[in-house]
This record gives sequence, structure tokens and C-alpha cells, in this order.
Amino acid sequence: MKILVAEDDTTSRLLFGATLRKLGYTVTAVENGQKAWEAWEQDEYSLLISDWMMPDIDGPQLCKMIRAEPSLRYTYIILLTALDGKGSYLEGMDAGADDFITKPFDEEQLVARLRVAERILALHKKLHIQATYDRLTGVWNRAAIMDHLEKEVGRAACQSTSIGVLVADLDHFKRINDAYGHPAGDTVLQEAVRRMCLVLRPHDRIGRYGGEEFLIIAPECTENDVVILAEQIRNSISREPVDSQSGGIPMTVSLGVTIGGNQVGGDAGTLIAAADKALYRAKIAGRNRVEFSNLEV
Ligand SMILES: Nc1nc2c(ncn2[C@@H]2O[C@H](COP(=O)(O)OP(=O)(O)OP(=O)(O)O)[C@@H](O)[C@H]2O)c(=O)[nH]1
Repeated sequence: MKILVAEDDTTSRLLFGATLRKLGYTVTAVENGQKAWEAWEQDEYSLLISDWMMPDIDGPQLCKMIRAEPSLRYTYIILLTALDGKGSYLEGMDAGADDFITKPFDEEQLVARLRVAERILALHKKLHIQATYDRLTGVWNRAAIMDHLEKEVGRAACQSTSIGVLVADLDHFKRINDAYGHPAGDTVLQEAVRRMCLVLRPHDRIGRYGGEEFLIIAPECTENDVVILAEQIRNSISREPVDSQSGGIPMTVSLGVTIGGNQVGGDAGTLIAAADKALYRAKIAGRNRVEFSNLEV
């Protein structure tokens, strides 16, 4: 676990650093709130131990700044205080701190506080995984891939780049369930994701958009690129039947694709609508195919 220590008193800072390192933690120790803020922005720290009183940015201010950031990761914050009084504890908690340690610190008390921090961080991570990933396939769930699409649309607008959006829907999936059973259908979904991931580029992202429907966001794609990527996905999926206890299960996919961003524009909703429209055409035209739709903006 990576810990950031912000403490302007040199002796106390060195002592914290040495004790935490001895306990097996990776520590970055800085001498004021501004440096702590810069370090926190640049790296991922699970825990911040910050002095209350520091020049410029003090402990509670630092807490507020960190809590104001829309970050996926949670930083557990312990404030160091020589103060003793209910008012200040509450002020620290209201600013976003999770716990306190009174200076000079007692090592056993520090270890106990770290145990609590680790427990809370583990719970937070578990909740985050449950809220972000699809349990069956392991890819992002609908909310997470939609969040990503919103961010990528914003990024494409700022940087004048294009963005490819692909909606992939397995064909006649109900028939697969009906013929081979629901557990076999689950296996097919998992294998479909594995095959799609094989052809995605490093910055492409995939999420489960519905039952047997997946949304893929492919940044910096031309119309040609996005169609090629969709064809690669289609080929990868239909290449060979999926192994199951009841024998090989043939599977195919239809894809609707579009591009937005760079000169074309479009918000998340318009992009999805265009890709959906193209998907509808692919289904009507016989499935196991790719269709492209322009944005209607
Ligand atoms: N095994 C399994 N089936 C699922 C899951 N989620 C949704 N389904 C099934 O997916 C099927 C989707 O059926 P439809 O929407 O009719 O689509 P389809 O049969 O694929 O037909 P087209 O999309 O038109 O090619 C339904 O039978 C759902 O019960 C899942 O997690 N596991």
C-alpha cells in the first residue's frame, strides 16, 4: 500500500516515514500541503497521513481538495493533530478526514489505525468492483461504459479527435439459450467477450450494455478504422463454435457502428442512437454483418 505523509516538522516526518517503511509500506513524505496535493494528483495513494497545521494548505483544506476531486479511487485520510477538542475533530471529519492520530504518535496506535484503514479500503475496492464490472463477463457494466463514453466524447471535443462507437449484439441468442440451456448461454457470452477483447486495441474499451449486447468505444478512429475493427470483431466471434458440454455452439454477431468527435460532433446519446440504427439495419439485413451509420446532428 502506498502512503503519502504530509508533515512540516522534520523530525516527525522522518519518524513517520521510517516507522511506516519498517511496517512494509511504500512511503512518500513531503513537507507541506501544496507538495502533498501535487504528489496526490500525480500518483495513486491509498492513504494520506497529513498534519493538521501546515503553511499554505493545511490538513483540513487538503482533505477538502481531495474529496472535491471526482476520483474513482478512494484515499483514506488520517489527520495528525496535537489539538484535543471535539470541535476540531468534527471540523476535520467534516472536511473529509476518516480518522485522527494525536502527536506524538504511539506505534501500536498507528498500527491499529492502519488496520482499520486497510479494512475500509478493501471494502471500498470490493464495492467499486461490484458497481463497475459485469459479474458474468468481467467487462465494465452499462453505467461504467456510459461514463467512459461521456468522458471520451468530452476528450474528443477538446482535442479535436474522432471517436468510434460500436454496438455488438449476438445473433439469435435466445435460440442458443433455448437449445443448449442458460448455463451454456452464459459460457457463450463469456467466450464472446474473450474473442472481442482479442482484437481490441490498447485504448479501446468494452462494456456490457444489455443482456447479449456490448458497447465498444474506440478513440481516434476514422470511419474506415471503425468498420475494420467491427469486421475483426465479427470474424473473431464467428471463427469457430464455442466448446460446451453439449458440443460446439455456433455463434455470430451483428454490429452497428458510427463515428463522432472531430468535425462531426455528437453527444453520447446521439452516438448510441446512430450505432443502434446501424445495428437494426444489420439485423434486418440478415445478421452476422457490420453496418455503418452517420450521425444525425
Ligand atoms: N444465458 C444468458 N442469457 C441471457 C443473459 N442476459 C440476457 N439473456 C437472454 O438473451 C436473450 C436475448 O434475446 P432477444 O433479445 O430476443 O435477442 P436474440 O435472440 O439474440 O435475437 P436478435 O438479437 O434479434 O438476433 C433472451 O432470451 C435473454 O433471456 C445472460 O446473462 N445469460
